[in-house]
Formats: sequence, C-alpha cells, structure tokens
Amino acid sequence: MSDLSPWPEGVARHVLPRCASTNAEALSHAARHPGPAWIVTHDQYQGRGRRGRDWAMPAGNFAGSLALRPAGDPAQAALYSFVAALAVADAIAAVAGPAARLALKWPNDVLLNGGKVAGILLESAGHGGAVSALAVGIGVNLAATPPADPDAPFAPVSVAAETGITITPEDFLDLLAPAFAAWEGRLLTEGFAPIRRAFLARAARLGETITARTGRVALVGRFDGIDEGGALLLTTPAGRQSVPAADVYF
Ligand SMILES: O=C(O)CCCC[C@@H]1SC[C@@H]2NC(=O)N[C@@H]21
Repeated sequence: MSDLSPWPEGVARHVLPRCASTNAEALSHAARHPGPAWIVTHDQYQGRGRRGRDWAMPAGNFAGSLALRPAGDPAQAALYSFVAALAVADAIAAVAGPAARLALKWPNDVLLNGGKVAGILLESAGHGGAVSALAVGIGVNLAATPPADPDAPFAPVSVAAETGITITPEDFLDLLAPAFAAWEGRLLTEGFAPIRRAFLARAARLGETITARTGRVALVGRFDGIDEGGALLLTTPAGRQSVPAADVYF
C-alpha cells in the first residue's frame, strides 16, 4: 500500500457498530452539526442504492458516508458524486497497486477488472433551491462480493477476490478521506473542469457505443463525454443528447 496522507483537518470521524444506513445517519448528522464528518459502520442492515435499489453489505465491506453542508445549489452539490468516484478510485488504487484495472462508469460506479467494486449514492435535504445537508454515501466491496442484483447493469466484484489483498473498513477510510478532501479542494478552488478531466481520463468506454436506460427508454449512442454539469453526452442517430440521469450498460 502507498504512504498514507494525513486525515483531513476539521473533519470528524464516527464509527458505528451497526446502523440501518450511513446515508440516513449522515443526513441527520449534517442537520445537527455544521462541520463535515465521515460516518462508517461495520454492519449496515438497510443500505440504500441508486434508483431505489437495496445495497447489501457483507461483513468486512466498507459502508460510509460523508456528512456535509455544501455551499451552492443542488446542481453544484451533485458534482460531489464525481469527486467521490475519483477519491474511491484513488483509495482502491492505493490498496490494490498499479496492476489493478480500475475504471469509472458514468455517473459514479467504480469498476475493478471490469466488475462493479463500489457504488456511490448522494442524498440531500433542503428547500427553496438550497441544499442544507448532503450525504455522500460510498459502498466498497472490500472483503466479499454481495449477491448479484438481476436488475443492476453490472455484476459485483470484491477487492479481496480480484487482488488477494485484504484491508479493514477503517484502514480504507484512512485512504479515502484524504483522497476525497484533495479532490473536493480542487472542486472548490478550480471548479468542475479538473474533476471532469480526471473523470474522463479514467472513464470506461469513452468514444464507444453504450446504452443509457432511463425508466423504459433506452438510448444507444456513442459516449462522447460529460458536460459542465456532469450530464452524459451521447451521440445517437437522432443527434447529440445530454442525459442527466440514467443507468449505463455496455
Ligand atoms: O447503487 C449504488 O451503486 C450506490 C450504492 C451506495 C451504497 C452506500 S453504502 C454507504 C451509504 N449508505 C447507504 O445506505 N448507501 C450508501
């Protein structure tokens, strides 16, 4: 494993033996405390996934959420999903070493050797166009592969099975929190451009034909990048489409 960066200044850390969902805990934390905090658990029994799916957490996997009160509107807060994807990829790369094939699948899945190793779910609270609390929820299959969901676009894999390397969730957080803070710092000082560039440099299937499914509609086209707001740019026979939310299939 590569050298550890220090824990980010001013960020609290809470380890819960058990909870329903670290995202729920993070939203409630952010409503009560102004400062950022990582909340992780050893046993998450009602994990929430994207598009209303459940997220299973076998023992030894990572389930954690960063509680934030971000400045800006919901569109700005949504960019944290790309910050999280880059940070998770950095942390896994630090564990797994250069031989691991890591890639990012829009909007924020992290792939290891072609399978889904991590998922990210942002949830927020607020009103009147302002975000009062944000939970950046991250699940990483460190130790075990959860059962495959037949509706999910990608089969799960785990770090342990793909690399033979084991790491505890708390040690993983020590890699993840500094990586997140570094990418967040760039977002806050330089804007979305460097985050977008870094994401595209690691994006799976850029320039290739993919399918983006939103509900019952499936758009097939060439994956041409992401726009300044993080929407997927797809060139289809009907022309260039900007897709704000979808499940992507290869
Ligand atoms: O469907 C996905 O790909 C996103 C999964 C996000 C799971 C994480 S685990 C920690 C946090 N707490 C939750 O309830 N969900 C997220």
